[in-house]
Amino acid sequence: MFHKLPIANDIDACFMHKVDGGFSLKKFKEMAELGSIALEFIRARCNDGTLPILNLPYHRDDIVSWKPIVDRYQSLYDDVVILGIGGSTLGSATICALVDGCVITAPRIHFLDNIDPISFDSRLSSFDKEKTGFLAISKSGSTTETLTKLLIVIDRLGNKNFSTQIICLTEPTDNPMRRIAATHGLLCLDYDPKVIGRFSALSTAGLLPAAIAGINVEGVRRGAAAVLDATIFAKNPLDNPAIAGAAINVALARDHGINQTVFLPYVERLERLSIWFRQLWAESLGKEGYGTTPINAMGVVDQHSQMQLYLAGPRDKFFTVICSDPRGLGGRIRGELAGSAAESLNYLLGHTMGDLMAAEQQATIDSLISNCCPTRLIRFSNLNEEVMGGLIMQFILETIAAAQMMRINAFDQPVVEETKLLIRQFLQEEN
Ligand SMILES: O=P(O)(O)OC[C@H]1O[C@](O)(CO)[C@@H](O)[C@@H]1O
Repeated sequence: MFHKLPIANDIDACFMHKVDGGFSLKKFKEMAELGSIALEFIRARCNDGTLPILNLPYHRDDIVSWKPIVDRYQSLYDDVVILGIGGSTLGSATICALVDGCVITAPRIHFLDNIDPISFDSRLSSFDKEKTGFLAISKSGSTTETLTKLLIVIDRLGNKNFSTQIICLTEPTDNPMRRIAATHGLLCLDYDPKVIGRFSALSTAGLLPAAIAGINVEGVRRGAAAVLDATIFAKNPLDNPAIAGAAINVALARDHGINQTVFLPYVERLERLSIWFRQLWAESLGKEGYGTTPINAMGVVDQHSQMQLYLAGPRDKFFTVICSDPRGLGGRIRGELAGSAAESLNYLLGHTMGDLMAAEQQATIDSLISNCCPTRLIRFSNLNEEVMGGLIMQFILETIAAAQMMRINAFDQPVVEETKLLIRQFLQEEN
């Protein structure tokens, strides 16, 4: 309990005294009552165990139980392909991005989310059939896209011995994925029915692929637990970053027409976090006319693409800038290689690529603030497992809290189900 927090939040630039486009501290303080309701909801679910995502950060037994699978997949395969879509895979893809830039001895993990037939076939055929393991993940066990991919993979493996090569993870109900697994003798693991897909990053769905990728998943849970503890034991709801973040998003949308939330990490390995967050926020809050639209951005790339709009376009955006400290990292920019360009590049030469990244990060923050854009900063020095767990937990809590403040149910997606029915109807009619 009470590990050091892996991430730090700074919300000063959300308020009027710092940015003209921000809102008043008085209005923020008026959110305290809604903040208390949200915090009580989270505390109650954590205490009575009815929302297991709020207990998972403290569990370790499940991680130990995956060891035989992790060992087998690590020793047999060069590549492991995850078949799934949406919440069942975005969490693990987010966490697996941690291996980028590390020396990897574990298998390479690939996420085949989409069903574009050309891309799917081309990616699938790039793997060595004998040296590739598969993990098919679907909470419901009935998601058409995932079942299609699973059946096509079974077909392509086309030999009698593939049963140990594919593992399924789905709810313990009589569902199509479980029936397919039984037909082919595949191991089928239980997906906890109380863990909603887009909230599943810290469960087996998110962490088993990460463990196979060689990531220290206990560290991820530790980081999440630190952020969760800080919320559960918060004395004042608005002092807690997740509750305050929800209050700012909700109040800016309600009172200032700021209905877009820009997620802007300056760490490329957080690109997937951004996509994971987009589903979490959109599918949980986009209901009954509520919700704000999440926008994925990436520093520094979008400085050369979106920044003009962000700084001078409609005043309808709240910014979350996620910053690390890359100073001193990466290659050094050597003056002797610049030839006659050296004189004009004086400001740059001798610095590292990380120094440049840090300067660009700070320049963006300063420009957002001076152009009246309400901006929250989330900082850490280096991205590691604890930081990743902390970020995931903060956004899970923030989403749950925002839903409570809007008085909507964060855990369903009724309209998406309508589209699923239509897809089935269309295919049925064509048969
Ligand atoms: O894990 P499942 O049941 O395959 O669902 C995949 C995704 O589909 C949805 O149900 C909506 O289409 C998401 O909420 C979910 O993350």
